[in-house]
Amino acid sequence: MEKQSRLLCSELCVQSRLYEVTLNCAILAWKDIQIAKKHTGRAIYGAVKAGSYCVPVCEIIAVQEKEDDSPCKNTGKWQKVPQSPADSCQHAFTVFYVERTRQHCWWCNNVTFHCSEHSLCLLWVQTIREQLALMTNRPKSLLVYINPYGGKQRGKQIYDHKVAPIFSRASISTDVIVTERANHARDHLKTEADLKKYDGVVCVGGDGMFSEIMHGLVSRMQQEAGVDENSIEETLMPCGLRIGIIPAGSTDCVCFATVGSNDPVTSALHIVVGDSQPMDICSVHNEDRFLRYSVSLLGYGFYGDVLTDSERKRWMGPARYDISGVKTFLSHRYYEGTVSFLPAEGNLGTPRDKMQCRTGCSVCRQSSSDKLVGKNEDSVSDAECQDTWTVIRGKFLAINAASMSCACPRSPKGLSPSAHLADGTTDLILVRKCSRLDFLRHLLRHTNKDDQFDHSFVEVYRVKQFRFTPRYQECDSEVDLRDSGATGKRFLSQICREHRACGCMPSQSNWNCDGEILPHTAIQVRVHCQLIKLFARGIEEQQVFEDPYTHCAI
Ligand SMILES: CCCCCCCCCCCCC/C=C/[C@@H](O)[C@H](COP(=O)(O)O)NC(=O)CCCCC
Ligand SMILES: Nc1ncnc2c1ncn2[C@@H]1O[C@H](COP(=O)(O)OP(=O)(O)O)[C@@H](O)[C@H]1O
Ligand SMILES: [Ca+2]
Repeated sequence: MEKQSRLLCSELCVQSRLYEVTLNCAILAWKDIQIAKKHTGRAIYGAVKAGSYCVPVCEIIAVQEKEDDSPCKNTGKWQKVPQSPADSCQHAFTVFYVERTRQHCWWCNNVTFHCSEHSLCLLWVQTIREQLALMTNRPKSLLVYINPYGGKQRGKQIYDHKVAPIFSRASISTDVIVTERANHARDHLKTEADLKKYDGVVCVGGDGMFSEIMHGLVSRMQQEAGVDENSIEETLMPCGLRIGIIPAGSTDCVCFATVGSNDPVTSALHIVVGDSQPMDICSVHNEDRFLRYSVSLLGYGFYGDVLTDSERKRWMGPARYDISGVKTFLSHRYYEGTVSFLPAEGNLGTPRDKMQCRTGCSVCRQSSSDKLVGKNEDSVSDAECQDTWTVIRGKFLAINAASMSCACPRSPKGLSPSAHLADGTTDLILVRKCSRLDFLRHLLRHTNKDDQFDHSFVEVYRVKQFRFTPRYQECDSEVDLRDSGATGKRFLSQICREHRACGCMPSQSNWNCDGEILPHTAIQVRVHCQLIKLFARGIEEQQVFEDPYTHCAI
């Protein structure tokens, strides 16, 4: 690795000890001069040498000149005679920077450097600010939407106390809108907001609120580009503005799966440093009508029923999902229908390959370059011509499409632990009818390290498009076919006749689309690769890499 050339190097004081402080365009480092002398020639193991500290410049939040409060400040009162270099440092500046704590959480730490000369202090502040100004990926102006009713109804408090001070420290200007009704944010983004004024949109709320914002932005983009959202064959226009998520909802799976934690401070810091994480979006259609977009879970059967039941218990807050989860599990309903899908091809891995999507994921990077050369854009009609659709008919307890892992505190590895954020595919999980005990075993594996797909009644496929038709609608279409004289589907006619005889209606679930209930059960779904970007970087590997020159984590 080539050594970066130094921009500044000075002897400055930190808490009355003298440090050699250096700045290059990548790293700010400070090492205790006395400790360094003591350890000369001795190898020290560990990520950081004793008495040596460093921060990558890209993780500096801000630098501020500080009113000096060192023991030697000229107060006009009696002062001791300077004994050490530290005693004569009368000017100071503070650097605020990202520090990693437990479980992918970040917080904003700071260090104050004292200098003897005011001009030196100004030089440091100015030089660090110049380096920060070079980071053009950092947002300067944000549009913030707060859902005051999401989760435990603490969205506004969380924003005011934990997030706004960080944005203000980083000199980010904000326009804040506290929503007054459901779909307020979506409609504002779609029709009114002057998006040219902003470098990003921030969502304070849960997955439902994120979904509103994503719909507002994606639909606005398609309107402006003249793209017809109703047509599943259309190539959608990607969104330029990034979305930041401050978790303040009930599940917050989009935040958890893209950052690794549901901590508002961590999310705010990812926004400040200007992270960028592309993400796939599924468009969900019924016949020739666009219904919704989905980024995380599209679930029929178990997750649809949990959501439907939980909506009546919204007053309980996040606990509604636990109560409805148990109730739905006990009801043990299964649903019949046909799932057809177009399997993903190429080097996209499989849902069971244990290749988890992490910061800088190679699978997602490959999809990004394929997208650039138009390689991964299968149109619906092409696929149909090639006749590559797989068709599965059956009785299912759950049909889930996970476009990302869907990791969340309830399930830290998620519904599909190896699903990728930005590979242009979704993992289709079919849980066939089985005993209650087997289904419980399967569900419990979402909460531990065991493989939830390792059951005879579970199948999982990585797909680019899929369709679902519930059985009762197959009957309907069969009735139509028979009326018009078509033949050849005796089996379905048989089922319809049976139902006419017993008078029962085959049961029907709802689709849970990122926490919203869909109005239709027969759906067609297509994944659009990397349609939006978040202020995130994916989940970081726990391992810390060390810069050989500065011993900094890089
Ligand atoms: C008997 C033991 C059961 C353990 C099952 C644990 C499995 C949990 C997997 C959760 C996947 C969640 C996927 C995300 C869904 C969210 O979009 C949605 C809405 O979130 P929000 O807007 O923040 O409220 N949440 C849900 O549908 C809740 C599913 C809970 C299922 C128990
Ligand atoms: N001011 C508001 N009043 C009522 N509902 C709202 C408001 N703002 C947003 N919503 C809706 O609240 C729903 C849940 O929001 P969300 O923030 O995801 O919380 P939770 O995670 O608890 O479900 C979303 O569907 C969103 O459209
Ligand atoms: Ca995906």
